[in-house]
Amino acid sequence: MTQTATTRTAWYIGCRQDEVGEAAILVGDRARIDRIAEHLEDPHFVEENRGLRTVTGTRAGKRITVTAFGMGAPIATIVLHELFDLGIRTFLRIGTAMVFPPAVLGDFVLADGGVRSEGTSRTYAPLAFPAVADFDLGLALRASLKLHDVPWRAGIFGTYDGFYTEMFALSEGEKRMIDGLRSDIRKMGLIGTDMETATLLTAGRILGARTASLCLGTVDGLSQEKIEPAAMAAKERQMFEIALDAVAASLSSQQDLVP
Ligand SMILES: O=P(O)(O)O[C@H]1O[C@H](CO)[C@@H](O)[C@H]1O
Ligand SMILES: O=c1cc[nH]c(=O)[nH]1
Repeated sequence: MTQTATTRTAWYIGCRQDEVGEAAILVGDRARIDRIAEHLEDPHFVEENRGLRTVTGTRAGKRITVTAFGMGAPIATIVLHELFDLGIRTFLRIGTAMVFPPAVLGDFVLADGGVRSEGTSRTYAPLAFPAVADFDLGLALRASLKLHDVPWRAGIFGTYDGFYTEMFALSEGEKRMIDGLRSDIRKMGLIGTDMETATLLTAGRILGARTASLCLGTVDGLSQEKIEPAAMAAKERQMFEIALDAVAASLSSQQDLVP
C-alpha cells in the first residue's frame, strides 16, 4: 500500500481509502461492474488498474464497493485482502457456480461453508481450519432470498483450482478424471462448486472480516449443461438485488448483533 497522512491507496486494485464503502461485494466477471452499478445510487468508478474494475455506490443509505477480480482464488484473495486493508470488514462474493442435486440449474446457492480443495487458503490457515460463512450475513442473505421469492438452496460448497481438470471436462480423458471427483462431491452432499468461495471464507475469517458467498447455479454438475443466456441475464439482475439488499440490511442491523 502507498500511504500519505490522509489516505491509503491499494497496490493492485488502485483504490484510495476514501473511494471505498463500508462493505464490499466481490464479483468475477468485470463486465458485471457496469451492470451492478445500475442498481446503485451515485456510482463512482475507480480508475482501473491491471483490469481490476471497481465501483462504489449507495444502496439504502449504505456505501457499498463492488470489485471484479476475474477468475480464481489467488487474485480474488488479493482483492479481499487489499479492501480489508482499506478498512472494509464485510464481504460478499457473488458469482456463478456448478450445482449438484438437490440444487438444480438456475437455483441460487448460498454457501454455509466450503471444502478447501484449492491452494490459496492454506497460506492463511492450516487445512484443519474450517471455511465457514459469517452467520449474521448468512441470515441477511436468507431473508433477502425469501423476500425476492427465488429458488435457492443453502449448504456446503467445494472450491477447486483446476477448472478443466477438476470441474468441467472438455475431453473423454478429463471426463474420466473429473467423474471420480464428482462422485466424491455427491457423497459429501456438496450443493455447489466454484473457484473462490472456500478461500474467501477462510481468508476473511482469519483477517477478521464477516464473509459470505452467494452464487447462481449456471452449470449442472452432472450433465455439464449450461444456463441459457436470457435466463442468465434475468437471474443476474435478481442476484444483484438480493446481494445489495442483504448487505445493506446486514450493515444496518450489525450494531444490534454485536455481543
Ligand atoms: O461467475 P464468477 O464469479 O466469475 O465465478 C466462476 O466463474 C469462473 C470460472 O468458473 C470462476 O471464477 C468461478 O468461480
Ligand atoms: O462450472 C462452473 C460454473 C461456474 N463456476 C465454476 O466455478 N464452475
